[in-house]
Amino acid sequence: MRIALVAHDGKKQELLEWTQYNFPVLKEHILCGTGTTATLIRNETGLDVEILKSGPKGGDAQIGARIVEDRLDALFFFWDPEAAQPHDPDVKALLRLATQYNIPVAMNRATADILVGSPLFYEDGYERALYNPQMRDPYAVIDQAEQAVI
Ligand SMILES: O=C(CO)COP(=O)(O)O
Repeated sequence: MRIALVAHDGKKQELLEWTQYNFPVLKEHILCGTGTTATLIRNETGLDVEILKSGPKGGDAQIGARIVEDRLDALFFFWDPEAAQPHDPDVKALLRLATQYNIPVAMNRATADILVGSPLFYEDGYERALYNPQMRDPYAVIDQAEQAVI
């Protein structure tokens, strides 16, 4: 799976500890993350995490673009409900796109645990259906080429 790891400052330690605990699982996947989060996880765990821009500098937007381009399969985003973010519109946009494109999203540790505890997490063939009421089968799995002609 292609996975993005993101945490706001007040949640970075929690996400770091979660990645340390889940190192054996995560090392089997393709990882990226927003700048500060990805750097922290790389340095502290040794996981090969691609470092994107920092969140306030467009990192959330980069991850959103990966979702739209079908280049991401799961998002672990520990956002901080107790801290205002200068780039809140980007955060909202990322969460919106993740929902729109039916991306599994863990926004806290319990959800992250349940996500990696699911057998589906380890199935290469799992296909995310995109709900589209305009199609005869509204739950058909649509690939990028088909989406373009709708
Ligand atoms: O702000 C973020 C997500 O909205 C995270 O960005 P950093 O990982 O660069 O701190």
